[in-house]
Amino acid sequence: MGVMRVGNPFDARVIVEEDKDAAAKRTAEYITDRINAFRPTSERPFVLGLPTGSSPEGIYRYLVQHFKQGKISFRNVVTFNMDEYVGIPREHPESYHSFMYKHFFSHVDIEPANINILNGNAPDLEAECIAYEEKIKRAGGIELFLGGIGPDGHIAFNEPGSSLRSRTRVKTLAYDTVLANSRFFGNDLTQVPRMALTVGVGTVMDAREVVIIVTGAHKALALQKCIEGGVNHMWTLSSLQMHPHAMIVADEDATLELQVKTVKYFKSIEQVATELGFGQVLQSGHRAAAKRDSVVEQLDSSKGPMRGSGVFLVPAVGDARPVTPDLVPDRMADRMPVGAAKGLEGLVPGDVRLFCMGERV
Ligand SMILES: N[C@@H]1[C@@H](O)[C@H](O)[C@@H](COP(=O)(O)O)O[C@@H]1O
Repeated sequence: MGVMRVGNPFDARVIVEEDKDAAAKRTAEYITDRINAFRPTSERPFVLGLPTGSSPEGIYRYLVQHFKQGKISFRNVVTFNMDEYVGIPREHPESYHSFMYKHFFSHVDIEPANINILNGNAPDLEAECIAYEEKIKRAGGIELFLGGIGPDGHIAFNEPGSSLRSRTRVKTLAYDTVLANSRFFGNDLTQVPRMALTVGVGTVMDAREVVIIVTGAHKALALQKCIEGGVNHMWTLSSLQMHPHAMIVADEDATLELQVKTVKYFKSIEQVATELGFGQVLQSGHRAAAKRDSVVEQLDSSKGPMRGSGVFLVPAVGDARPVTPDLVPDRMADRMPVGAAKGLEGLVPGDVRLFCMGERV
């Protein structure tokens, strides 16, 4: 029996917003919605991967605003930061520890014990990296990894040439990155740390969802390589093409190197979904509790353990695997031509129109 997917296009969504601020706002709203839909508790926290950099600054500003407006609490959110420089004190104004407290942690209700950032001054850096991976695993894996990219397409500090299966490790920074980051160190190249601890591409890819913000013309070539080029270890963000639930939020400037038809197509996906009345509906309540079974992957019972209904491969809660918000028709239900669903009955549980949707997006 073949493969059938419901409610999960398995293609990266690319959302294009007018400018950097609009991209940050959209991303922050998405994250707030995802956390709220998850309904995290202390026993079942939302595990969030976080980046630093100027691109996510706006996202943090909006998340703090949401918190102050009472739209979200971070009490039951556990965070894992992507990376940290090696060899500068934690209190250094440009350490990623300082960045995170300055822009986010000091302004929200997150429990200090739930904050995880790699220690770039650990006596044994390798042991620190191994322990970090273990900690992520113990937390149940990362639900959503938020990231930015460098102008060379790096994600976290996974510089060009990084293995796409890499895990948390010590990394030497590429000259391009040292140059780009020197703006934070008084434009003095000698002040920029040469090494960092970073999660690997594989670590990011293991997250059940990845959301990347890409803004500015200086990131346009990287975005082009990552979206229109093949999966390539020289542009590590391109690994996202293999991720089952990835979303890129870009601004217009970042799309400058993309083909016009690529941009038009991605914009049309969002537009058609809105026009036809399909919205991404996030899991809530008990469905969120069982959210890790929201992907229908395979109907072939000979492959892998079949748990649950006999139709779904239902991973146990705690299994690290991708999930996606369901795409469900709202106003569309009444618009389906009579007979359009004929022959599909019984193929999928629930509304057959969901199946049609999954195929179309
Ligand atoms: N390690 C970080 C990356 O995680 C970040 O994505 C990149 C881009 O930063 P910015 O958003 O400031 O361009 O900077 C650093 O290299």
